[in-house]
Amino acid sequence: MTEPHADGTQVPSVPPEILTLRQSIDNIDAALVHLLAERFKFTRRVGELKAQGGLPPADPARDQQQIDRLTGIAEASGLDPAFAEQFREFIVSEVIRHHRSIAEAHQGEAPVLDTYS
Ligand SMILES: O=C(O)C(=O)C[C@]1(C(=O)O)C=C[C@@H](O)C=C1
Repeated sequence: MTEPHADGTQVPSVPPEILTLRQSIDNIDAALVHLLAERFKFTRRVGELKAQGGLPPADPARDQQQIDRLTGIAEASGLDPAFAEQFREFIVSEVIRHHRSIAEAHQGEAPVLDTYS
């Protein structure tokens, strides 16, 4: 079976199994967006606490912990570890950009003392 393509040519019809697979792909994409939205809510708070405490936006030691941990998880789960690291880096660089703008907004304020430490 064929069906018309956007350019007017005929292309083979999409097999029903691909349509079913796309439903699961859509569910996973939705979950990823929800998970990222939650992650950015937490990192926004981290950015505020860092700005209040005078801490720098990036933490290379924490980055290295994440890389080591996620490399192991990627290897164990069959995901290309280089892709896992690109994905982490893509997200964390956006977080650092947010942290920088939060820090700019806090500039000039005295650091908040942490009475529990
Ligand atoms: O854990 C921190 O210190 C954060 O600011 C969060 C986070 C992250 O998004 O996971 C972002 C920047 C740092 O370089 C490390 C980790």
